[in-house]
Amino acid sequence: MGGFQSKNQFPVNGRAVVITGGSKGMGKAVGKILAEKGANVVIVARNVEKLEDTLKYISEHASKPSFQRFHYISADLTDPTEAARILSETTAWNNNQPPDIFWCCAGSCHPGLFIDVPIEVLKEQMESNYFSSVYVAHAAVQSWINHFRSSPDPNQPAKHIVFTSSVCAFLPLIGYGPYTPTKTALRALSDTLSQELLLYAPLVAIRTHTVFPGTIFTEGYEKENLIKPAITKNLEEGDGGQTPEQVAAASVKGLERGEELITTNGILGVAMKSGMLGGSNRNGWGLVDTLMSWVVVIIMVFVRKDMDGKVKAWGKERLGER
Ligand SMILES: NC(=O)C1=CN([C@@H]2O[C@H](COP(=O)(O)OP(=O)(O)OC[C@H]3O[C@@H](n4cnc5c(N)ncnc54)[C@H](OP(=O)(O)O)[C@@H]3O)[C@@H](O)[C@H]2O)C=CC1
Ligand SMILES: CCCCCCCCCCCCCCCC(=O)[C@@H](N)CO
Repeated sequence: MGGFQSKNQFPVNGRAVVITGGSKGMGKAVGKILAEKGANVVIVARNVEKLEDTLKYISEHASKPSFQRFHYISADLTDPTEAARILSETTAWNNNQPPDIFWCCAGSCHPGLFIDVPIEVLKEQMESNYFSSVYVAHAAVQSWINHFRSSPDPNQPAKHIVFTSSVCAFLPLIGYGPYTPTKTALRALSDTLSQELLLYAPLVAIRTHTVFPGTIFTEGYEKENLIKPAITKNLEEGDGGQTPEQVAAASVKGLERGEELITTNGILGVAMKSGMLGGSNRNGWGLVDTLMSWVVVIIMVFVRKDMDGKVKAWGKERLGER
Protein backbone atom coordinates (compact mmCIF):
# COMPACT_ATOMS: atom_id res chain seq x y z
CA MET A 1 0.00 0.00 0.00
CA GLY A 2 1.20 3.47 -0.95
CA GLY A 3 0.98 5.45 2.26
CA PHE A 4 3.83 7.79 2.79
CA GLN A 5 6.18 6.07 0.37
CA SER A 6 6.93 8.17 -2.67
CA LYS A 7 8.56 5.42 -4.72
CA ASN A 8 6.84 4.62 -8.00
CA GLN A 9 5.11 1.32 -7.33
CA PHE A 10 4.13 0.76 -10.95
CA PRO A 11 7.32 1.04 -13.00
CA VAL A 12 6.74 0.25 -16.68
CA ASN A 13 9.91 1.50 -18.34
CA GLY A 14 11.40 -1.42 -20.29
CA ARG A 15 8.72 -3.82 -19.01
CA ALA A 16 6.15 -5.73 -21.06
CA VAL A 17 2.49 -4.81 -20.67
CA VAL A 18 -0.51 -6.57 -22.21
CA ILE A 19 -3.64 -4.42 -22.53
CA THR A 20 -6.87 -6.21 -23.41
CA GLY A 21 -9.36 -3.93 -25.13
CA GLY A 22 -6.34 -1.85 -26.12
CA SER A 23 -7.62 -0.96 -29.60
CA LYS A 24 -10.20 1.63 -28.53
CA GLY A 25 -11.42 3.93 -25.79
CA MET A 26 -9.83 3.64 -22.38
CA GLY A 27 -7.50 0.75 -23.36
CA LYS A 28 -6.06 2.78 -26.24
CA ALA A 29 -5.41 5.75 -23.91
CA VAL A 30 -3.72 3.41 -21.42
CA GLY A 31 -1.52 2.09 -24.24
CA LYS A 32 -0.49 5.61 -25.21
CA ILE A 33 0.44 6.69 -21.70
CA LEU A 34 2.39 3.49 -20.99
CA ALA A 35 4.28 3.87 -24.30
CA GLU A 36 5.19 7.41 -23.23
CA LYS A 37 6.55 5.91 -20.03
CA GLY A 38 8.78 3.48 -21.91
CA ALA A 39 6.76 0.24 -21.83
CA ASN A 40 6.73 -2.51 -24.45
CA VAL A 41 3.04 -2.84 -25.25
CA VAL A 42 0.83 -5.64 -26.59
CA ILE A 43 -2.81 -4.81 -27.33
CA VAL A 44 -5.53 -7.45 -27.64
CA ALA A 45 -8.99 -7.06 -29.22
CA ARG A 46 -11.03 -8.70 -31.98
CA ASN A 47 -11.06 -6.27 -34.91
CA VAL A 48 -7.72 -6.47 -36.77
CA GLU A 49 -8.04 -3.20 -38.66
CA LYS A 50 -8.58 -1.26 -35.43
CA LEU A 51 -5.67 -3.11 -33.81
CA GLU A 52 -3.34 -2.17 -36.66
CA ASP A 53 -4.34 1.51 -36.61
CA THR A 54 -4.10 1.76 -32.83
CA LEU A 55 -0.79 -0.09 -32.61
CA LYS A 56 0.66 2.48 -35.00
CA TYR A 57 -0.79 5.30 -32.86
CA ILE A 58 0.58 3.83 -29.63
CA SER A 59 4.03 3.12 -31.06
CA GLU A 60 4.24 6.74 -32.28
CA HIS A 61 4.07 7.75 -28.61
CA ALA A 62 7.08 5.67 -27.56
CA SER A 63 9.61 7.69 -25.56
CA LYS A 64 12.48 5.47 -26.77
CA PRO A 65 11.30 4.30 -30.20
CA SER A 66 14.47 2.39 -31.01
CA PHE A 67 14.21 0.25 -27.85
CA GLN A 68 10.49 -0.20 -27.27
CA ARG A 69 8.53 -2.97 -28.98
CA PHE A 70 4.86 -3.18 -29.90
CA HIS A 71 2.63 -6.04 -30.90
CA TYR A 72 -1.03 -6.88 -31.32
CA ILE A 73 -3.05 -10.07 -31.00
CA SER A 74 -6.54 -10.52 -32.38
CA ALA A 75 -8.58 -12.67 -30.01
CA ASP A 76 -12.12 -12.99 -28.70
CA LEU A 77 -11.49 -13.00 -24.95
CA THR A 78 -14.81 -14.65 -24.17
CA ASP A 79 -13.23 -17.83 -25.56
CA PRO A 80 -11.44 -19.47 -22.59
CA THR A 81 -8.78 -21.08 -24.79
CA GLU A 82 -7.55 -17.73 -26.12
CA ALA A 83 -5.92 -16.67 -22.83
CA ALA A 84 -3.43 -19.55 -23.04
CA ARG A 85 -2.55 -18.56 -26.61
CA ILE A 86 -2.08 -14.93 -25.57
CA LEU A 87 0.26 -16.03 -22.78
CA SER A 88 2.35 -18.26 -25.01
CA GLU A 89 2.53 -15.73 -27.88
CA THR A 90 3.44 -12.82 -25.64
CA THR A 91 5.96 -14.88 -23.65
CA ALA A 92 7.74 -15.90 -26.87
CA TRP A 93 7.65 -12.25 -28.03
CA ASN A 94 9.08 -11.09 -24.66
CA ASN A 95 12.34 -13.14 -24.80
CA ASN A 96 10.63 -16.13 -23.21
CA GLN A 97 9.58 -14.24 -20.06
CA PRO A 98 5.89 -13.90 -19.28
CA PRO A 99 4.89 -10.21 -19.61
CA ASP A 100 5.08 -8.17 -16.39
CA ILE A 101 1.68 -6.50 -16.41
CA PHE A 102 -1.78 -7.49 -17.66
CA TRP A 103 -4.35 -4.69 -17.78
CA CYS A 104 -7.81 -6.10 -18.49
CA CYS A 105 -9.75 -3.31 -20.15
CA ALA A 106 -11.89 -5.22 -22.65
CA GLY A 107 -15.57 -5.06 -21.92
CA SER A 108 -18.92 -3.67 -22.94
CA CYS A 109 -22.16 -2.40 -21.48
CA HIS A 110 -25.66 -3.43 -22.51
CA PRO A 111 -28.02 -1.37 -20.35
CA GLY A 112 -31.75 -2.04 -20.11
CA LEU A 113 -34.56 -2.68 -17.69
CA PHE A 114 -34.21 -6.19 -16.25
CA ILE A 115 -37.39 -7.69 -17.72
CA ASP A 116 -36.82 -6.13 -21.15
CA VAL A 117 -33.38 -7.63 -21.60
CA PRO A 118 -33.17 -11.09 -23.19
CA ILE A 119 -31.63 -13.69 -20.93
CA GLU A 120 -28.72 -14.23 -23.39
CA VAL A 121 -27.64 -10.64 -22.80
CA LEU A 122 -27.26 -11.31 -19.08
CA LYS A 123 -24.92 -14.16 -19.92
CA GLU A 124 -23.12 -12.23 -22.65
CA GLN A 125 -22.40 -9.36 -20.24
CA MET A 126 -20.81 -11.72 -17.72
CA GLU A 127 -18.64 -13.19 -20.48
CA SER A 128 -17.72 -9.85 -22.00
CA ASN A 129 -16.74 -8.19 -18.71
CA TYR A 130 -16.04 -10.81 -16.07
CA PHE A 131 -14.85 -13.96 -17.82
CA SER A 132 -12.81 -12.06 -20.44
CA SER A 133 -10.72 -10.75 -17.52
CA VAL A 134 -10.77 -13.94 -15.43
CA TYR A 135 -9.36 -16.12 -18.20
CA VAL A 136 -6.47 -13.73 -18.78
CA ALA A 137 -5.73 -13.27 -15.07
CA HIS A 138 -5.81 -17.04 -14.48
CA ALA A 139 -3.39 -17.75 -17.33
CA ALA A 140 -1.07 -14.90 -16.30
CA VAL A 141 -0.84 -15.84 -12.63
CA GLN A 142 -0.29 -19.52 -13.48
CA SER A 143 2.43 -18.62 -15.89
CA TRP A 144 4.25 -16.32 -13.42
CA ILE A 145 4.16 -18.96 -10.72
CA ASN A 146 5.39 -21.72 -13.03
CA HIS A 147 8.12 -19.44 -14.29
CA PHE A 148 9.40 -18.37 -10.86
CA ARG A 149 9.00 -21.73 -9.11
CA SER A 150 12.36 -22.94 -10.37
CA SER A 151 14.17 -19.62 -9.82
CA PRO A 152 12.42 -17.47 -7.21
CA ASP A 153 12.97 -13.71 -7.49
CA PRO A 154 10.78 -12.06 -4.83
CA ASN A 155 12.67 -8.77 -4.83
CA GLN A 156 12.23 -7.73 -8.42
CA PRO A 157 9.47 -5.18 -9.14
CA ALA A 158 6.01 -6.71 -8.65
CA LYS A 159 3.97 -8.22 -11.45
CA HIS A 160 0.54 -6.64 -11.79
CA ILE A 161 -2.97 -7.60 -12.82
CA VAL A 162 -5.20 -4.57 -13.33
CA PHE A 163 -8.94 -5.10 -13.70
CA THR A 164 -11.29 -2.45 -15.08
CA SER A 165 -14.55 -2.16 -13.17
CA SER A 166 -16.82 0.92 -12.85
CA VAL A 167 -18.20 3.14 -10.10
CA CYS A 168 -21.41 1.23 -10.82
CA ALA A 169 -19.89 -1.41 -8.52
CA PHE A 170 -20.43 1.03 -5.62
CA LEU A 171 -24.11 1.92 -5.95
CA PRO A 172 -27.37 0.64 -7.38
CA LEU A 173 -28.41 2.31 -10.63
CA ILE A 174 -31.63 1.40 -12.46
CA GLY A 175 -30.97 0.07 -15.97
CA TYR A 176 -27.53 -1.36 -15.26
CA GLY A 177 -28.84 -4.75 -14.09
CA PRO A 178 -27.11 -6.69 -16.90
CA TYR A 179 -23.82 -4.82 -16.36
CA THR A 180 -23.22 -3.86 -12.72
CA PRO A 181 -23.00 -7.43 -11.34
CA THR A 182 -20.22 -8.22 -13.84
CA LYS A 183 -18.17 -5.28 -12.57
CA THR A 184 -18.88 -6.06 -8.91
CA ALA A 185 -17.70 -9.62 -9.52
CA LEU A 186 -14.39 -8.30 -10.85
CA ARG A 187 -13.85 -6.25 -7.71
CA ALA A 188 -14.57 -9.33 -5.58
CA LEU A 189 -12.06 -11.38 -7.55
CA SER A 190 -9.42 -8.65 -7.31
CA ASP A 191 -9.82 -8.40 -3.53
CA THR A 192 -9.67 -12.18 -3.14
CA LEU A 193 -6.54 -12.48 -5.26
CA SER A 194 -4.83 -9.61 -3.45
CA GLN A 195 -4.96 -11.81 -0.36
CA GLU A 196 -4.48 -15.22 -1.96
CA LEU A 197 -1.45 -14.32 -4.07
CA LEU A 198 0.46 -13.51 -0.87
CA LEU A 199 1.00 -17.29 -0.84
CA TYR A 200 3.46 -16.92 -3.67
CA ALA A 201 5.33 -13.87 -2.33
CA PRO A 202 8.44 -15.98 -1.65
CA LEU A 203 8.56 -16.75 -5.41
CA VAL A 204 7.36 -13.53 -7.02
CA ALA A 205 5.45 -10.44 -5.88
CA ILE A 206 2.09 -10.24 -7.66
CA ARG A 207 -0.29 -7.35 -7.06
CA THR A 208 -3.90 -7.07 -8.15
CA HIS A 209 -5.70 -3.77 -8.66
CA THR A 210 -9.10 -2.60 -9.86
CA VAL A 211 -9.84 0.72 -11.56
CA PHE A 212 -13.35 2.17 -11.14
CA PRO A 213 -14.02 4.88 -13.74
CA GLY A 214 -17.25 6.88 -13.97
CA THR A 215 -18.58 7.80 -17.40
CA ILE A 216 -15.90 7.71 -20.12
CA PHE A 217 -16.61 9.39 -23.47
CA THR A 218 -15.83 6.50 -25.82
CA GLU A 219 -17.36 4.61 -28.75
CA GLY A 220 -18.61 2.05 -26.25
CA TYR A 221 -20.38 4.78 -24.27
CA GLU A 222 -22.02 6.19 -27.40
CA LYS A 223 -23.24 2.74 -28.33
CA GLU A 224 -24.72 1.97 -24.91
CA ASN A 225 -26.49 5.34 -24.88
CA LEU A 226 -28.49 4.32 -27.96
CA ILE A 227 -30.36 1.76 -25.82
CA LYS A 228 -29.98 3.25 -22.33
CA PRO A 229 -33.25 4.01 -20.46
CA ALA A 230 -33.82 7.76 -20.02
CA ILE A 231 -33.99 7.37 -16.23
CA THR A 232 -30.50 5.82 -16.18
CA LYS A 233 -29.14 8.73 -18.21
CA ASN A 234 -30.85 11.11 -15.82
CA LEU A 235 -29.46 9.52 -12.64
CA GLU A 236 -25.92 9.23 -13.95
CA GLU A 237 -25.82 12.90 -14.94
CA GLY A 238 -24.38 13.58 -11.46
CA ASP A 239 -21.11 12.25 -12.83
CA GLY A 240 -19.90 14.65 -15.50
CA GLY A 241 -17.76 12.19 -17.42
CA GLN A 242 -14.13 12.08 -18.48
CA THR A 243 -12.10 11.56 -21.63
CA PRO A 244 -10.30 8.21 -21.96
CA GLU A 245 -7.01 10.11 -21.58
CA GLN A 246 -8.10 11.59 -18.23
CA VAL A 247 -9.19 8.16 -17.00
CA ALA A 248 -5.94 6.52 -18.13
CA ALA A 249 -3.81 9.23 -16.50
CA ALA A 250 -5.68 9.05 -13.18
CA SER A 251 -5.51 5.23 -13.21
CA VAL A 252 -1.76 5.21 -13.79
CA LYS A 253 -1.23 7.80 -11.03
CA GLY A 254 -3.15 5.59 -8.59
CA LEU A 255 -1.10 2.56 -9.61
CA GLU A 256 2.14 4.49 -9.24
CA ARG A 257 1.09 5.45 -5.71
CA GLY A 258 0.55 1.75 -5.02
CA GLU A 259 -3.23 1.92 -4.68
CA GLU A 260 -5.25 -1.25 -4.97
CA LEU A 261 -8.77 0.11 -5.62
CA ILE A 262 -8.48 3.17 -7.82
CA THR A 263 -11.14 5.74 -8.70
CA THR A 264 -10.55 8.27 -11.46
CA ASN A 265 -13.30 10.89 -11.20
CA GLY A 266 -12.18 12.95 -8.22
CA ILE A 267 -14.02 13.29 -4.93
CA LEU A 268 -17.21 11.65 -6.29
CA GLY A 269 -15.42 8.38 -7.00
CA VAL A 270 -13.52 8.43 -3.71
CA ALA A 271 -16.79 9.04 -1.83
CA MET A 272 -18.65 6.27 -3.62
CA LYS A 273 -15.79 3.85 -3.04
CA SER A 274 -15.31 4.65 0.62
CA GLY A 275 -18.98 3.89 1.23
CA MET A 276 -18.37 0.33 0.00
CA LEU A 277 -14.96 -0.62 1.35
CA GLY A 278 -15.82 -3.62 3.50
CA GLY A 279 -12.72 -5.78 3.84
CA SER A 280 -10.90 -4.30 0.84
CA ASN A 281 -7.38 -2.95 1.30
CA ARG A 282 -7.35 0.78 2.00
CA ASN A 283 -5.08 3.14 0.11
CA GLY A 284 -2.11 4.00 2.29
CA TRP A 285 -3.11 3.92 5.94
CA GLY A 286 -6.74 4.35 4.98
CA LEU A 287 -7.21 7.67 6.75
CA VAL A 288 -8.99 9.45 3.88
CA ASP A 289 -11.07 6.39 3.05
CA THR A 290 -12.13 5.89 6.66
CA LEU A 291 -13.02 9.52 7.42
CA MET A 292 -14.87 9.73 4.13
CA SER A 293 -16.79 6.53 4.81
CA TRP A 294 -18.25 7.98 8.03
CA VAL A 295 -19.72 10.88 6.11
CA VAL A 296 -20.83 8.87 3.09
CA VAL A 297 -22.70 6.29 5.13
CA ILE A 298 -25.06 9.11 6.11
CA ILE A 299 -25.15 10.95 2.77
CA MET A 300 -26.02 7.72 0.97
CA VAL A 301 -29.31 7.38 2.83
CA PHE A 302 -30.42 10.65 1.24
CA VAL A 303 -28.89 9.95 -2.17
CA ARG A 304 -30.73 6.65 -2.32
CA LYS A 305 -34.05 8.18 -1.28
CA ASP A 306 -33.65 10.91 -3.87
CA MET A 307 -32.84 8.39 -6.60
CA ASP A 308 -35.73 6.12 -5.67
CA GLY A 309 -38.06 9.14 -5.80
CA LYS A 310 -36.91 9.88 -9.35
CA VAL A 311 -37.38 6.24 -10.33
CA LYS A 312 -40.93 6.20 -8.97
CA ALA A 313 -41.79 9.47 -10.72
CA TRP A 314 -40.41 8.17 -14.01
CA GLY A 315 -42.39 4.97 -13.59
CA LYS A 316 -45.64 6.84 -13.02
CA GLU A 317 -45.10 8.94 -16.09
CA ARG A 318 -44.33 5.89 -18.16
CA LEU A 319 -46.76 3.32 -16.93
CA GLY A 320 -49.57 5.57 -15.75
CA GLU A 321 -51.16 5.46 -12.30
CA ARG A 322 -51.98 1.91 -11.23
N1 LIG B 1 -17.34 4.03 -21.28
C1 LIG B 1 -17.75 4.09 -20.02
O1 LIG B 1 -18.58 4.95 -19.66
C2 LIG B 1 -17.16 3.17 -18.99
C3 LIG B 1 -16.47 2.03 -19.35
N2 LIG B 1 -15.96 1.21 -18.37
C4 LIG B 1 -15.21 -0.01 -18.73
O2 LIG B 1 -13.97 0.38 -19.30
C5 LIG B 1 -13.55 -0.58 -20.26
C6 LIG B 1 -13.29 0.13 -21.60
O3 LIG B 1 -14.49 0.75 -22.01
P1 LIG B 1 -14.57 1.66 -23.33
O4 LIG B 1 -13.24 2.21 -23.62
O5 LIG B 1 -15.74 2.54 -23.15
O6 LIG B 1 -14.97 0.55 -24.41
P2 LIG B 1 -14.91 0.57 -26.03
O7 LIG B 1 -16.12 -0.15 -26.49
O8 LIG B 1 -14.66 1.93 -26.54
O9 LIG B 1 -13.63 -0.38 -26.28
C7 LIG B 1 -13.68 -1.71 -25.87
C8 LIG B 1 -12.41 -2.44 -26.23
O10 LIG B 1 -12.50 -3.81 -25.81
C9 LIG B 1 -12.39 -4.68 -26.95
N3 LIG B 1 -13.23 -5.84 -26.70
C10 LIG B 1 -14.54 -5.83 -26.38
N4 LIG B 1 -15.00 -7.09 -26.27
C11 LIG B 1 -13.96 -7.91 -26.53
C12 LIG B 1 -13.81 -9.33 -26.59
N5 LIG B 1 -14.83 -10.16 -26.38
N6 LIG B 1 -12.60 -9.84 -26.89
C13 LIG B 1 -11.55 -9.01 -27.12
N7 LIG B 1 -11.65 -7.67 -27.07
C14 LIG B 1 -12.84 -7.13 -26.79
C15 LIG B 1 -12.80 -3.79 -28.13
O11 LIG B 1 -12.27 -4.20 -29.39
P3 LIG B 1 -13.08 -5.19 -30.39
O12 LIG B 1 -14.51 -4.76 -30.37
O13 LIG B 1 -12.41 -5.04 -31.70
O14 LIG B 1 -12.91 -6.56 -29.82
C16 LIG B 1 -12.14 -2.48 -27.71
O15 LIG B 1 -10.75 -2.51 -27.92
C17 LIG B 1 -14.67 -1.61 -20.34
O16 LIG B 1 -14.36 -2.70 -19.51
C18 LIG B 1 -15.87 -0.86 -19.78
O17 LIG B 1 -16.84 -1.72 -19.24
C19 LIG B 1 -16.08 1.50 -17.05
C20 LIG B 1 -16.74 2.62 -16.64
C21 LIG B 1 -17.36 3.52 -17.59
C1 LIG C 1 -21.56 10.61 -1.91
C2 LIG C 1 -22.05 9.84 -3.03
C3 LIG C 1 -22.83 10.63 -4.05
C4 LIG C 1 -23.41 9.73 -5.11
C5 LIG C 1 -23.91 10.49 -6.32
C6 LIG C 1 -24.44 9.57 -7.34
C7 LIG C 1 -24.10 9.95 -8.75
C8 LIG C 1 -24.26 8.76 -9.66
C9 LIG C 1 -23.20 8.70 -10.70
C10 LIG C 1 -23.15 7.35 -11.33
C11 LIG C 1 -22.29 7.35 -12.52
C12 LIG C 1 -22.28 6.03 -13.19
C13 LIG C 1 -21.31 5.96 -14.32
C14 LIG C 1 -21.32 4.60 -14.89
C15 LIG C 1 -20.41 4.44 -16.04
C16 LIG C 1 -20.45 3.07 -16.61
O1 LIG C 1 -19.92 2.15 -16.05
C17 LIG C 1 -21.21 2.87 -17.87
N1 LIG C 1 -21.17 3.99 -18.72
C18 LIG C 1 -20.81 1.62 -18.56
O2 LIG C 1 -19.99 1.76 -19.66
